Amino acid sequence: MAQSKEERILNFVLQNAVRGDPQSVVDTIDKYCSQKEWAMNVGAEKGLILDKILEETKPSVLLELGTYCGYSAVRIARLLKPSARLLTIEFNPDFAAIARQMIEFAGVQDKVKIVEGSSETIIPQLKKKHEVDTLDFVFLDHWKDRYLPDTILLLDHGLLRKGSVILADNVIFPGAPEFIKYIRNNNRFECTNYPSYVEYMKVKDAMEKAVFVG
Ligand SMILES: O=C(NCCCCc1cc2cnccc2s1)c1cc(-c2ccc(F)cc2)cc(O)c1O
Ligand SMILES: [Mg+2]
Repeated sequence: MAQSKEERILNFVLQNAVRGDPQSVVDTIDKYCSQKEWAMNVGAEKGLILDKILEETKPSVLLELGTYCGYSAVRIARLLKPSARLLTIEFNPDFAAIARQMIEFAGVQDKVKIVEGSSETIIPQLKKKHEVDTLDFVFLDHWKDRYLPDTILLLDHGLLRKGSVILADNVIFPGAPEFIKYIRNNNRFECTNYPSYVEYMKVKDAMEKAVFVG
């Protein structure tokens, strides 16, 4: 059976990165996706913005929507303190299988739990089924038209607390206009925009940080 792009990315990492070294996994994915095949990882430029916000926030309980090959899960986990935990939700079972192998190769499997399914289904289960109280950090990188409804789901299920940080990828391209309109006009969130570029491309993009003020 012909290999998928995601399988080719994983195999390139398995053959070229250093097992147990998350930075080498991140750099190797960026090398492959900038030189061989484009893929929708958050990438190195926006990744540095993500790194900086993580280092400022020092979160213990994190949620990522949109695992894909596990690039951002590895990137995030490499900066977390030993007791911190990242829950990452992926809709596509084939991508989830690739991400699981990527995360294990990087050696961050003790900090990362992949949950397969749709955010709409899983967010309401986080407290009871995944032992979450509230979230310190949420990375939105899934269907762009789900950023707003899922933010509202997080609020409705009491998953945000004063100071919870939501960081959204792609608010320029592909774009999340309804989310941006809502979050910037909601006085319960303090928003900051971080201009950047679409991963591996010279197309403008941005990330948006929204801090819940409670
Ligand atoms: O679509 C993007 N990401 C979403 C994949 C959604 C799958 C999931 C749905 C779902 C539902 N529930 C739970 C988990 C999940 S995962 C995406 C696309 C581009 C892009 C595309 C074309 C282009 F020319 C330039 C950039 C760049 C990006 O950085 C992206 O993130
Ligand atoms: Mg993205």
